Amino acid sequence: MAGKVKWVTDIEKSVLINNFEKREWVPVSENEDWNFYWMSIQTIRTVFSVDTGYRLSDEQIVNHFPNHYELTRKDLMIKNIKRYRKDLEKEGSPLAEKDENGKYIYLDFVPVTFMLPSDYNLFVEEFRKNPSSTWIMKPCGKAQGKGIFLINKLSQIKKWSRDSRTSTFVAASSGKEAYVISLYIDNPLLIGGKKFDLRLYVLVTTYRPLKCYMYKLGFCRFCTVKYTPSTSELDNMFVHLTNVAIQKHGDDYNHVHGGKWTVSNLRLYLESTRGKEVTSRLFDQIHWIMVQSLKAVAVSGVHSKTTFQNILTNVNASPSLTSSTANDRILKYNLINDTLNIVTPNGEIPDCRWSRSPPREALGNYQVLYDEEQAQSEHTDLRDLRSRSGQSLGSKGTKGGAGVRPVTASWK
Ligand SMILES: Nc1ncnc2c1ncn2[C@@H]1O[C@H](COP(=O)(O)OP(=O)(O)OP(=O)(O)O)[C@@H](O)[C@H]1O
Repeated sequence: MAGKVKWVTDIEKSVLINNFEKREWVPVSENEDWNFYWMSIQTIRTVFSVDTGYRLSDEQIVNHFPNHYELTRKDLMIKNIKRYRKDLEKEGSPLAEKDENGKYIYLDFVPVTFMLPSDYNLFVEEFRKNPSSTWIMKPCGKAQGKGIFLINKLSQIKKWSRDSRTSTFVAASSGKEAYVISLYIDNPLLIGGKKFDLRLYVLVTTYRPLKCYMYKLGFCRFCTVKYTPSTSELDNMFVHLTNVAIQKHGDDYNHVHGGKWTVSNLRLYLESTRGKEVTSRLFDQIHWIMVQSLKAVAVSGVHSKTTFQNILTNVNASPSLTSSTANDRILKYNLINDTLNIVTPNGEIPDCRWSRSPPREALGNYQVLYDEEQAQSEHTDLRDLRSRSGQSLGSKGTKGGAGVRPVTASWK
């Protein structure tokens, strides 16, 4: 197609701009005719608000699905996953099978969670069953560990009580004050005695049918202080929260490696300490959770032809494009490069009429994580995957990635 892509962004990050310039795309302002807009989640909210009613043309593409918050707002993600499980249960899907204790066998991948203040009484009921448990409170609309704290006594969250006038007032007058409270996972896998999480990038190009890609070069983010479940350290966020935004303020934060490990290093470490099979099964499980989380929101209308999105496991709509180390800069530059190669094949003006299935050699460091169309053409929908012995992305390459399947290996 003739003509160069006209781009605009409201995120002034060199990893983005260098990528646009390398393609010799033309910078324009948001009021001009544009083809590619890499926008912040605040902008997407404004641009696609009911009042603005903006509609993308066939030659325009943006980097978020308009309803991305269905997956990335903590309360909505929980609501969608709960609803998805109930729907599968009603359909009699084998995926919704439960064990003798009434726990989902394949879909039990989010810790017990309640919304506060709305579910306060339900939470209290659950808390009383096991009063020695620890819970984690997170503001629904925030990220980067902001506003998160741990509790182990009901008195610590009295103000979220449904009956408390203050809480009702606060929640009603400001949506920001709503929280989710989740059972705290107090026996995490530790490396060097420290807790870590995974930042994995997933690119979604369509929700219906679901087509998503997984970036091979994710990383682990480590805490700077050794883990202890001791209640005396409950307030020490350097022990409990793995977010770089938190850890970088710690005395022991290392500015050279930024407390990060590549996923391939993690894999090697786990293979040597726990064995190949269990490591493979762990990665299979991670991929399974990703696909299931996306399926859970695919029914909430997050689909649109001319958008794509990079998301993460835990789940975040706008993963930081700030580079905290030299390796970070390279990773993020390549991530954007590979993303653009998939969503704008050959660097050409997007045309939503083409089918977005780039050849394997154009995927760079991405691998197909799940391709619903392919799975359907092979007569394997998600319900059948349980019994498939197909290749899993984690263990032996992609083979289309349609074979992501539930696994039940226990990790410990
Ligand atoms: N249920 C849990 N049990 C144990 N640790 C948890 C739990 N939930 C969250 N954490 C810890 O808290 C950190 C922050 O949680 P979460 O990622 O949900 O919040 P966030 O503020 O949205 O962070 P981000 O912006 O990185 O997505 C996690 O990286 C993890 O280390």
